Amino acid sequence: MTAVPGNEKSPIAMELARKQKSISVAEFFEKNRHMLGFDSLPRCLITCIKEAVDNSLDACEEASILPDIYIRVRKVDDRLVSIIIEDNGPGIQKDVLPRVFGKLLYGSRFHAIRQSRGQQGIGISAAVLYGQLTSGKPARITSKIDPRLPAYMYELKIDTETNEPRIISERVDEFFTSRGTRIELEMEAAYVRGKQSVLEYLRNTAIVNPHARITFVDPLGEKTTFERASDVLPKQPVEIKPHPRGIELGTLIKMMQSAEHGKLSTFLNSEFAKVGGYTAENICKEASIDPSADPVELAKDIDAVKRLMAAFQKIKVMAPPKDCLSPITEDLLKKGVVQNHRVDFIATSSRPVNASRGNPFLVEALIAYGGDIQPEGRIDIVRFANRVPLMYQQGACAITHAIERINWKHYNLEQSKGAKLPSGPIMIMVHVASTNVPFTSESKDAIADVPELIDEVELAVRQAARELSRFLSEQKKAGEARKKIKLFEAYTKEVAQALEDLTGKPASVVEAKLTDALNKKYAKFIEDAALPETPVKDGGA
Ligand SMILES: Nc1ncnc2c1ncn2[C@@H]1O[C@H](COP(=O)(O)OP(=O)(O)OP(=O)(O)O)[C@@H](O)[C@H]1O
Repeated sequence: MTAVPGNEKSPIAMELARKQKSISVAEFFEKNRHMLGFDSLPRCLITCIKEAVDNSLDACEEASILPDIYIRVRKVDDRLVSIIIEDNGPGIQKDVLPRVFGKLLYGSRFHAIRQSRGQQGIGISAAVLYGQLTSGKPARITSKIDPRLPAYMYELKIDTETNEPRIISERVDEFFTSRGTRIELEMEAAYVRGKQSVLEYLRNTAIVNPHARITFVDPLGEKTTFERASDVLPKQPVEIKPHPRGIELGTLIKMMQSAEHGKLSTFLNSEFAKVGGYTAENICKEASIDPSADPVELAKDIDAVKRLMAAFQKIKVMAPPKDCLSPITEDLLKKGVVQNHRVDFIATSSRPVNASRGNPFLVEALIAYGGDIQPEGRIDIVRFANRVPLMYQQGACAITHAIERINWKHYNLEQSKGAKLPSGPIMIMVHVASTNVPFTSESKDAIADVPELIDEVELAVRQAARELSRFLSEQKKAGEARKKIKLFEAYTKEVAQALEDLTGKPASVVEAKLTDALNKKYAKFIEDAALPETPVKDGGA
């Protein structure tokens, strides 16, 4: 028998082996912070504020509290800015607080199948890491979990070698009177105005979170408050089991390996959403597997697992439950837009729940046209994932790709030859709500081109676009009719006079009859012409 090789040594291999060492996740992101959205200086500011605001909104909703969030940005010097984000949420327990802010990949949402803004457990600790890296200063966090209890304050940094929090100081804070959490960071960043700015991010956040009040104070001390458009909290999404549709092989094997039920049919029935006893039996039959087979043993047979996967696609399983998702709803989407814009036309659509990789998702879309929307005639695409505005990488996002698949000429819009997008005073807004949004990277800028998802976005946008198409075609007809009316009116007097000469009937009578005939023929358009300049035409859903 030949000995298994492994103990041989060579100087080069030994040298290389000496250099091998594990890397802490904090060290990795310290070197690759662009992956988390920390690249340009304006963007670093948005990323930090976004991470904190997303967490505040998540925490408030989980605790059934109407969010009241305060954000302040101040210039420290030419290079540094300080930021404060304060919420009225449930606060954070003292024993977990240092790890929430001082440890990457630590959070409460990674394992839950339920819609939330946070998914990875990276966001806020990455902001702390960026702050300490560029300013050398610790983050200061103050939190209070009960108005009757004192607030406590921590100053902390992340030890990048161990990915553990390093507490610099801690004390009770008697001045922090209300319940909630305040984060103070200092960092290298730049405050800018325009489309990709903190203010724009907050404006869009307010549109899709109409139940939140958001107050922002900019570096010049100017205060902007986005008031609530609704006093009703969105329904709290419930945690669910994975849906069999689109589940991945590795995930299924992992689930089977840790199955607590001795029978495959019981395992299917208890570990998946919408799989009842009857459906479980049918799946086993389709996969030619004994329903009483042990899932742990079966996990070792890759062919059997593949057959099971195929059966998941073949056997009809009811659509995933909707209560794990929190759609904005068409009404509130419209309300949010109309509160911020003057529009000539608005239509919304919403798709039924679908599933991708075992995760339920749904798509909502809105199209607004005319008024103060993009007066220069360039389309505006506004993207949201789980009620969070996506500000960067529009070109790499499944939402944009779905819009680009549509031939917009069919919808009465202009689209130049070879152009991927239509032109016109149009805004297309899309919200993807999912228990796990498939982002292209950890910075959560763009949604990956997952086929089921891109199809649903396209269907939702097309649905609203059909309403727009009808409106534009009516507008075109009305425009033509108005032209005719004007032309007719310009010559009525002359025509009446000519008819008086020909027929002997008084011109005034003929003119009145002609005007009457005109009014009858174009009644609808004459009414439209009398409407105010920019009526909101609600296309409905
Ligand atoms: N303001 C807050 N109030 C209450 N809990 C909070 C607050 N901020 C953060 N947390 C808690 O800290 C955890 C970690 O937050 P972090 O931003 O690092 O990750 P996440 O939001 O779960 O995921 P992601 O990395 O995708 O943003 C959250 O899961 C939440 O439980």
